[in-house]
Amino acid sequence: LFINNEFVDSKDGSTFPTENPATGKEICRVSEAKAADIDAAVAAARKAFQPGSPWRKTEPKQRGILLNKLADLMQRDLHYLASLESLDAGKLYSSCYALEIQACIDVIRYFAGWADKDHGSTLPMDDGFFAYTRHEPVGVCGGIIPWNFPLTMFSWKLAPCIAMGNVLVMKPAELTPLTALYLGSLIKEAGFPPGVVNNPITAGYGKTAGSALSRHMDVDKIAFTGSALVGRQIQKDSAETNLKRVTLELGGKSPNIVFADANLDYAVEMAHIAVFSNSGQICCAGTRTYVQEDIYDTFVKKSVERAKKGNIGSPSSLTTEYGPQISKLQKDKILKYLEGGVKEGCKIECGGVQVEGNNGHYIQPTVITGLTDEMTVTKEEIFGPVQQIYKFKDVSEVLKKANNTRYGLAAAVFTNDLNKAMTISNGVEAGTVWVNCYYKMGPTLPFGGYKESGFGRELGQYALHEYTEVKTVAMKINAPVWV
Ligand SMILES: NC(=O)c1ccc[n+]([C@@H]2O[C@H](COP(=O)([O-])OP(=O)(O)OC[C@H]3O[C@@H](n4cnc5c(N)ncnc54)[C@H](O)[C@@H]3O)[C@@H](O)[C@H]2O)c1
Repeated sequence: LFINNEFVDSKDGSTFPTENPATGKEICRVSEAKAADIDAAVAAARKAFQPGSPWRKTEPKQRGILLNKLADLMQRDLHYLASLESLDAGKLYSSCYALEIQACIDVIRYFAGWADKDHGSTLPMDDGFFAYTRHEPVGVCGGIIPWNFPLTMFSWKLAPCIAMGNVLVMKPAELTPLTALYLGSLIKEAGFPPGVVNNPITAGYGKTAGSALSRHMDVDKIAFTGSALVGRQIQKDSAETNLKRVTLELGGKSPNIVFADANLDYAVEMAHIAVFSNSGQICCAGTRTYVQEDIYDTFVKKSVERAKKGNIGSPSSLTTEYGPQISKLQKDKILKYLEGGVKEGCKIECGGVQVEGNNGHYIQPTVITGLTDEMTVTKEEIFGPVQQIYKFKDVSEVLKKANNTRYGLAAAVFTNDLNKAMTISNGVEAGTVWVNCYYKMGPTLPFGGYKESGFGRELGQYALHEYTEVKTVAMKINAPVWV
């Protein structure tokens, strides 16, 4: 565990294994945080946040400098971080190196820039009065993150939290603790001194470490990314304890709408990327592909050809397109969804089975059709390499179908008709809409969900509000008490 800028064993000495999803073999054992360790981490963070502490007296500009130093170190160690992330999470090394970790660095630099630029404003008042707002840090923030984007989720939470002057206790997912712990050593090297900003990193299981954090009476806010099931529990934990602030980034079942006038080959390729990137383990994946009836048959045929063409293999190989699922449990869950889907009447066009002769958790890229809105596979997040293709007639029908979900994280539309693009973009109930593209994200673009995909926004200026309290001060000018 990384507490007070030092690596320490858990209090009762327990450890847990983390494995390589591509081989099913244990990489190493990691100290396991339980309630007593979370208490120690929160106490260290609280001490650092005390009024008058060095951290509270640190100039906003200096917070930005420290974050930029951390970004420099991540840039220096890009290859190592990408390798470790690939090993522990089964993610493609090529994508970690070229895209994801570079994007984490960009996010940290973006929020470093905000450190001294978000402060409050003066407000109009009656004559004889003066009023202003002050943006103050929330306090001790807890981060609880999933395994599909370990470093990305860490940096999305760390950067605005620290930029706004808070302290952070981070609990990475039990399946992927390694890059978070390595980041601890970079935080120390960057010069966040002990007791100035405690970045405790407390690997452990959700039901013990995660729950101890979300139920902690001395934690002021939880920023959670993960499943809707656990998100509900986090919200309940807050209500049952100290009503800590909560932001929830949860699951999705995002519609990707392709109109007949779109460039067909481009739309097929983008729809493929929208589902199969990261082995289908992306919260905002375009899992429900809606295709207009005129091009439906050709689109399905081309999508199946595309899914069969990709290279399945080791995440460290630069030619691999599809890596493993994160765990055996996750792989079995996906196969069970497919089995249930077939029983409900859908048709597997390709894939639908695990990759044989491999100890890793691999599934063949799968395309399914013959789906209805009522099927479990339409309603629930499969979180695997499964493209579901639906047929639609016109704008009003597809909009209704697209919104027929309890989720609302993202949506996409492919068309050359601006009218259709605008109608879908305005009408779809989702936090992000992509037009003629997919996964276009960046540090400046707020990201978050409608409906049961959660609330609150990460990234962009909106994320700052998640980590600040707004204090309003109204004062009487020339009051009798002034001397
Ligand atoms: N909206 C987003 O930005 C976003 C991004 C990535 C993943 N996700 C979602 O995350 C899910 C997959 O990730 P997962 O399987 O790791 O999710 P999960 O909800 O099982 O776990 C997420 C985190 O919560 C912890 N946790 C589990 N039980 C807990 C409890 N009772 N109290 C406190 N913490 C607890 C886990 O240890 C882990 O760190 C998918 O639903 C996916 O859509 C959402």
